[in-house]
Amino acid sequence: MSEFDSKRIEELLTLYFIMGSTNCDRDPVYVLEQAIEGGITLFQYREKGRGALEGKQKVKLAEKLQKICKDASIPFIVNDDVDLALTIDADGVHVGQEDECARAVRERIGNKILGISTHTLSEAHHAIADGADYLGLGPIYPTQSKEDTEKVQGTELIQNFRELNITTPIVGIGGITSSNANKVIQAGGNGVSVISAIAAAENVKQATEQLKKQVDKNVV
Ligand SMILES: Cc1ncsc1CCOP(=O)(O)O
Ligand SMILES: C=C1C=NC(C)=NC1=N
Ligand SMILES: [Mg+2]
Repeated sequence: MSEFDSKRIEELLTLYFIMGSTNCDRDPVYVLEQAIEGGITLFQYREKGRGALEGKQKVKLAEKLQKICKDASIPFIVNDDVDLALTIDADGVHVGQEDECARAVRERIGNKILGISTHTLSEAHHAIADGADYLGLGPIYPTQSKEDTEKVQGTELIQNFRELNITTPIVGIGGITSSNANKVIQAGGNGVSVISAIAAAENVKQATEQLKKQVDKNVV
C-alpha cells in the first residue's frame, strides 16, 4: 500500500486531471496552472499517442509539470512509464492491464501511489491483490482521447463493484464532463478523472471549477 491511507486516496481522486503534450493545443504548463487554480486534487502526466514526446523532452516536461504540482501540494502521478516515475521521484504511477505487471510495479515503487485500470471483476481482484491504491474504471462514456479503449461501460460497473463490496477507492474515466460527472459519484465512484473536459476547454480554470462543483455536490 502507499504512504497515503485509503481515506486520503479517496480525497485525492475527487477531481483527477490527466494530461500530456498531445492533449492540449496550448502550453501544458499554462493548462496545468489553470487547472490547479480551478481546484484539481490530483494530476497524472500521460505522454501517449501520436506525436507524444520521448526521451529527454518527455523527462523535461515531466519535471516542469512535477514542479508546478509540488509547489501546489498536488501529488504527481506518471502514466505507464515506471522508469520515468522512479527517475524523477514522482508520487505514484498508473498502469493498465497491458503495462508492466502490477505486482512487479508495486515491488519497484515501494510506498508510492499505485493506480490500476480495471474493466472486469477479476481484473479488480487481481489489482487489489497486487497492491492497487485505487482502480481506474472506464471508459464510462464515449471518448476521443484514447484510441484503443475497451467497450463503453456506463456507470454500471462502478455500481456492480460497490454491490460486491469492493471498497477500494475508484475513479471513473472516459468522456466525463460537468454534465455527467455527478452520475459517476452517485454510482459509487470516489471521483472523476478527465483529460479533454479540462485540457481542451476554452477557459480551463472555469471548466475545472464547474467540474469540481458537480463532484463536490455529490460527495456523500
Ligand atoms: C485514458 C483513458 N482511459 C479510458 S478513457 C481515457 C481517455 C479519457 O479522456 P477524456 O476525459 O478526454 O474522455
Ligand atoms: C487509463 C487510465 C484509467 N484511469 C486512470 C486514472 N488513468 C489512466 N491513465
Ligand atoms: Mg497504460
